Amino acid sequence: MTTEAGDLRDLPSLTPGPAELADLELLLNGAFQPLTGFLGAVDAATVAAAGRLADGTPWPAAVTLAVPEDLTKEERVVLTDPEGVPLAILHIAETWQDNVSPAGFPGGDPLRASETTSWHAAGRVETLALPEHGTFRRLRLTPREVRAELAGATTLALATRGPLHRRHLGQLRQLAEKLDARLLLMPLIGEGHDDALVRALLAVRRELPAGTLVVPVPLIERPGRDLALAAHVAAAYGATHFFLEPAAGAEEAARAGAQALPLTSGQLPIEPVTPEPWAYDESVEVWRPVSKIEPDHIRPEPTEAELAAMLDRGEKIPEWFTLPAVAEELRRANPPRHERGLTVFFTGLSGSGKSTIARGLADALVERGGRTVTLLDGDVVRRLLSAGLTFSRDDRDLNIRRIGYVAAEITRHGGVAICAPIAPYAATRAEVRRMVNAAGDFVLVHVATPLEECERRDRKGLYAKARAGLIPEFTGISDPYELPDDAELTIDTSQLTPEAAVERVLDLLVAGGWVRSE
Ligand SMILES: Nc1ncnc2c1ncn2[C@@H]1O[C@H](COP(=O)(O)OS(=O)(=O)O)[C@@H](OP(=O)(O)O)[C@H]1O
Ligand SMILES: Nc1ncnc2c1ncn2[C@@H]1O[C@H](COP(=O)(O)OP(=O)(O)O)[C@@H](O)[C@H]1O
Repeated sequence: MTTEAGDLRDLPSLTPGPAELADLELLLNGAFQPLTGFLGAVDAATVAAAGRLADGTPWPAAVTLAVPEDLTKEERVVLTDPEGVPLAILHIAETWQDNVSPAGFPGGDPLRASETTSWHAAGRVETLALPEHGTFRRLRLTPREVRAELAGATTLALATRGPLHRRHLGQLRQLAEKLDARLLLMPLIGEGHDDALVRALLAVRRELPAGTLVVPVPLIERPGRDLALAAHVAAAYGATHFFLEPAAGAEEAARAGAQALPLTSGQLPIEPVTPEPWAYDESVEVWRPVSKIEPDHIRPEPTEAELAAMLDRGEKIPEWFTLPAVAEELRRANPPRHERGLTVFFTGLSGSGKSTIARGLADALVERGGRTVTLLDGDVVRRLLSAGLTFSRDDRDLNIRRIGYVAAEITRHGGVAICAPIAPYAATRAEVRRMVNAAGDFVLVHVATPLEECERRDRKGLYAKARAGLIPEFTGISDPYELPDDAELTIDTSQLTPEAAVERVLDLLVAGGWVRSE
């Protein structure tokens, strides 16, 4: 059954999250063929366990849609983009539930690690319109368009979340020649702001054979399944071969644990091609196959960690290693730490000293100059940004997510956000760390003043009220505080002056390079 335009008004609608919208785009444009919709419980389980749909078709990753419970009674739901433009009708064939344990809570109090359940809807998606949001839209060709462009040529696809350096370019040129293949570069753009990645790939195109295509793919990272899924997308685009670095499978597997699928030709829809090792030959100053270089002429290339450290310190990425245009994109995406956006996130009990230290830090940074500083204090946020929220778990989480969202935006724009809420839940703090890290750096400071000292201070008389049972759900008394195990700094203020506490944070920021020493 297809849906008439007039019917749309009467159907309930849902705007999926960014990850699900990315999947929807690939379902609608055919890049996820043979899938025609979101998976049901059995398919999701067999894909997770064995990399196959229930009918045996190889498929590497679960493509699922979470829905609020009230939509599970519906037969059809309109899926819209973030602005409310209808993109598709989901014909619901099945609704199912799974249990998600809160992440980032290792070894915590089992009483507090309550499981949450989420509903999913499965079924075919009927296209209404292809999405129009997102950067580099003109490059995001559909599989049909890419296949038409490739016209049946042997094509080597490369999917990547990082830029290509001179070694990759040499290897690609060699393979393209050997296979007599066209090249298809697929920057995998996730939820973040990956425009720098796309620009970095566009910048290397002129070093590659004519006709090399760059097609950004909105593919959310799925550790352990990422490359296998990208290979399926490449196959849908008409590629015949898939570039796989020798260590790619192993690295992915290590990151994802036992969940990773093997990246062998039996598991992939197109032929994996592993380049031969290349290195920089110092004696002639060119990149070439290792087999052609005297071992003592090989100059080791910087590791990812070394590159990141160079960028942190604002050092030039050497030209022998990467093209200047790529280095410039890397620098723009990762400015030196003293210019990079930063969130300093204080967490701790009420009265532990968060606001006092946060204010002192903000003043000290403003006095030093060179940084724009925004203070998002717990009390102040609750009067404005989070006015009306309670202290239930859900409302606390929403409060912290709002703070995290604002902090991430400040960070993205190169500012310093200083946050000082209680933030009692580890999983929510971890979520904020992830949000901010997509934009810049995140430093967690646990103000670990013992409860007895906070209660002794009781500046606002709240502990006395909480003890008297007048405030239900008071953190530390009748509501949980999950101790951080990932804090960059822990400060107990019971034996410390406020000035000394601020100094500790400043020392950390100076040592880390975010703030220049005076
Ligand atoms: N039930 C309950 N539990 C904890 N705190 C309470 C509660 N009711 C009111 N207050 C006051 O609200 C401040 C904490 O707000 P936060 O936004 O930081 O809390 S949370 O992060 O959302 O948990 C906190 O301020 P700080 O003392 O600055 O931490 C308290 O003054
Ligand atoms: N080293 C210290 N750092 C921060 N606050 C301290 C310190 N020593 C004593 N205090 C006092 O503890 C109280 C902390 O209150 P506040 O900063 O509002 O905490 P919170 O924001 O965590 O609720 C203030 O009265 C502050 O003067």
